[in-house]
Amino acid sequence: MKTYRIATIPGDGIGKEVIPAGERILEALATSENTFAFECENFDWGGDYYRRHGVMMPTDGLKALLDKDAILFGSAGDPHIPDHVTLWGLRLKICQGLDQYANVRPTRILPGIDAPLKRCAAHDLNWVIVRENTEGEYSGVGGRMHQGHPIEVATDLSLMTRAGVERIHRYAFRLAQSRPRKLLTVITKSNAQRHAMVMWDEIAAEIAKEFPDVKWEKELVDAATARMVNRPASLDTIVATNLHADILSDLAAALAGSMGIAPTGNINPERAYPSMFEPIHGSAFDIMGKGIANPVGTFWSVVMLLEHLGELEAAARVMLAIEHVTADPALHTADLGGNATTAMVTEAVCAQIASTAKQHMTVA
Ligand SMILES: NC(=O)C1=CN([C@@H]2O[C@H](COP(=O)(O)OP(=O)(O)OC[C@H]3O[C@@H](n4cnc5c(N)ncnc54)[C@H](O)[C@@H]3O)[C@@H](O)[C@H]2O)C=CC1
Ligand SMILES: CC(=O)C(=O)O
Ligand SMILES: [K+]
Ligand SMILES: [Mn+2]
Repeated sequence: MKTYRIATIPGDGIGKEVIPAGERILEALATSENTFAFECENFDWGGDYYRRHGVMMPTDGLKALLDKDAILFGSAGDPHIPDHVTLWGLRLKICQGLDQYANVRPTRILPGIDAPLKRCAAHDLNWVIVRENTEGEYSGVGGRMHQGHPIEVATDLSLMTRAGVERIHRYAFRLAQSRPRKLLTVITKSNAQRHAMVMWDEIAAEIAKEFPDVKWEKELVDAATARMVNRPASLDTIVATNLHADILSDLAAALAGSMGIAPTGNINPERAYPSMFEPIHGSAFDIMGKGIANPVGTFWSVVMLLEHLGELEAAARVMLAIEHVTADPALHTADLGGNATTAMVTEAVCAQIASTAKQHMTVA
């Protein structure tokens, strides 16, 4: 029997609530499938680790992740530690260190979810946003000087490399090609940002030649926000820089009903390093510790993790179980207007996984 080695890193805030829930899903799945198992190793990195050791994760912590088949991540962000310290000390350290350059963010309106756009039917919104995940606006290049003096100066340099832009565009074109509509929208801001974003556009046009069957277009990022609201059905696969896609994907999540639902994979497509799966949301300081965080974003991220491992049938079963549960308003958490707890939603999805396994066996 195949045993997958999974690193779990709950991190901070509601990450500590939704990642154990995600592990429950993996356990329920392994029990019901009985063809593979998971060996989860938990890493207690994050804000509490920082208070003990002065760092969010050990300096050589990446080494412990290298032999994993995948990583399930919660969130970096602690109310008592500056956000740039927590994010750079954990999530960005892992994404850059393991060269997880393609951040893939699917959005759909799941059954039973009351999405806010009144003219948008569920089938009108089915997007995948591909976010460049290792450079651009979040390259970390820059500095501060004259701190605290009137002449203080600070820079955050958006750095784009030809290799980095080529590989993310190629990944996005390939993903668009694999989807039925074969449609890619390249988000840009090359009217105002006249160097790197112009190169971004030029490289998109070059890579497009490798994919003659993919229809593609450019859209300025500001106009893209309005288009997502007014003409959601006109979009399918979207590729954008690190910052642009970070913002657009929170908008996408809200348009599909909640920040608590949206999943993501931080992918190293060459599989030279393990990929990392996480809900797109953060630590949610306003609801942490209350047991009401929506675990669906984590469960959908588990689906992406299973797809990455090649367990397509199991992934589809978990997704169906999630959709079965979202269809029932009694199992909606507060972000969806309901009263359900994280534990209730988790148990319902586990029960559904178990019951579909039985049907499986009965049919066979
Ligand atoms: N990947 C990561 O590690 C991320 C970390 N962060 C960090 O998280 C902290 C808080 O950031 P915010 O900007 O407040 O973003 P956030 O995503 O944590 O929360 C935004 C809003 O969405 C709600 N929300 C998020 N996830 C939810 C869930 N599963 N169920 C129900 N409601 C949910 C929250 O209650 C809050 O009202 C910061 O330290 C930030 O840097 C933020 C985003 C991603
Ligand atoms: C940090 C953040 O907001 C994200 O990874 O989406
Ligand atoms: K997260
Ligand atoms: Mn974000």
